[in-house]
Amino acid sequence: MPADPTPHGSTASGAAASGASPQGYHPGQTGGFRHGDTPQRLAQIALRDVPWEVGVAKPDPAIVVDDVTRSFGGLTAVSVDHLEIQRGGITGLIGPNGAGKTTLFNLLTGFDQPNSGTWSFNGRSLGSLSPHQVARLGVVRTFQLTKALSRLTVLQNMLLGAQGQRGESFLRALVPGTWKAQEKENTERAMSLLERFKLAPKKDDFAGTLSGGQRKLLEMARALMSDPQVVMLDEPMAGVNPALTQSLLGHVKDLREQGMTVIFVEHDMDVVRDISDWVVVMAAGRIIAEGPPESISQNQAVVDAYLGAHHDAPLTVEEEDRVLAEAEQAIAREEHTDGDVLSSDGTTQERTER
Ligand SMILES: Nc1ncnc2c1ncn2[C@@H]1O[C@H](COP(=O)(O)OP(=O)(O)OP(=O)(O)O)[C@@H](O)[C@H]1O
Repeated sequence: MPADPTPHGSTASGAAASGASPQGYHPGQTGGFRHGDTPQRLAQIALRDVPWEVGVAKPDPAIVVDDVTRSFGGLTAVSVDHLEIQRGGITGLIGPNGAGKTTLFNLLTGFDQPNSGTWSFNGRSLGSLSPHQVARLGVVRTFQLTKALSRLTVLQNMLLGAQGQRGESFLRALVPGTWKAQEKENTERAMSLLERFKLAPKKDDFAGTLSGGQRKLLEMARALMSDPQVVMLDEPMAGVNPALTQSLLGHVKDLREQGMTVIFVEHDMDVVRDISDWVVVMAAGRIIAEGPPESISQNQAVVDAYLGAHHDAPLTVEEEDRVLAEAEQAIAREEHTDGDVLSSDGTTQERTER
């Protein structure tokens, strides 16, 4: 934890906390922001004076999690005591492999059910709801283009998104007749989103033929079909070439500018620093740190969690020196040994070393 948990010391966040409502922002209002009336970067201002503490209260939380646990056999994948996600902000969820990030996403969006705990959106409990019901309330997550979805066209994928996250088991929704009534409206919405994400020319291509970056764009566009208020993105930049990264980052920021609350899982810390208003760090199922991006890299618990989990983490200078010295000794020993083996007169290692 930082020495001064409220580094800016101003009263800026008090505007949100005390109910000041710039340009249509109404704390506590069900539904939160709507298109076009969101002041830019309001979430950053609102979060400015929030202490960098695990489980800290936010000025206007869209999502609140309490005592949620999920175990698989003897393994506790998620154990979150308290977490609040600020409305209208971009929250980055980071942590080493196996920390429980995806499991938490699955729980919050109804794709999995916990062993215990409660969680709510706009004060309404989401417990026991299906992904479809959660999506209808306004909380969606991206899910990857699986094999089955790869065999659908880009437009068909979008229309599936309109079904409210029913996923592959609802492929039958594509059977003519079942969604005909809404077909026109959905197709128009899909095409407008495809235009925005520059995928319109690909509408009739099989999704499986898209590049990694285009798939990510499609995943994001598909999630928006149900007009969500909270969008949860699972590694939105993974496998994306640098040329498309900026475009994807722009789209994520756009979601915030349109008033959505964004939670995303990401391993690339440059991306996390660039777009997050707030970062939540998980390790071994628990939340071990929270704060703005600049607070995270200095946090000892975070450093320990990453060093413990990533054996390929960069070495310190001392470690580098030690490894180098060991390597030099090993090379030297090998050279002497080679000399022994190659010597034709049966000289010993001892003699070679002299
Ligand atoms: N369906 C499951 N059955 C058994 N164990 C599971 C299941 N889902 C997740 N786990 C385990 O729960 C732990 C948390 O996994 P999870 O995928 O949520 O982590 P993560 O932080 O998303 O990791 P990564 O960054 O590698 O995706 C891991 O140890 C994982 O093996």
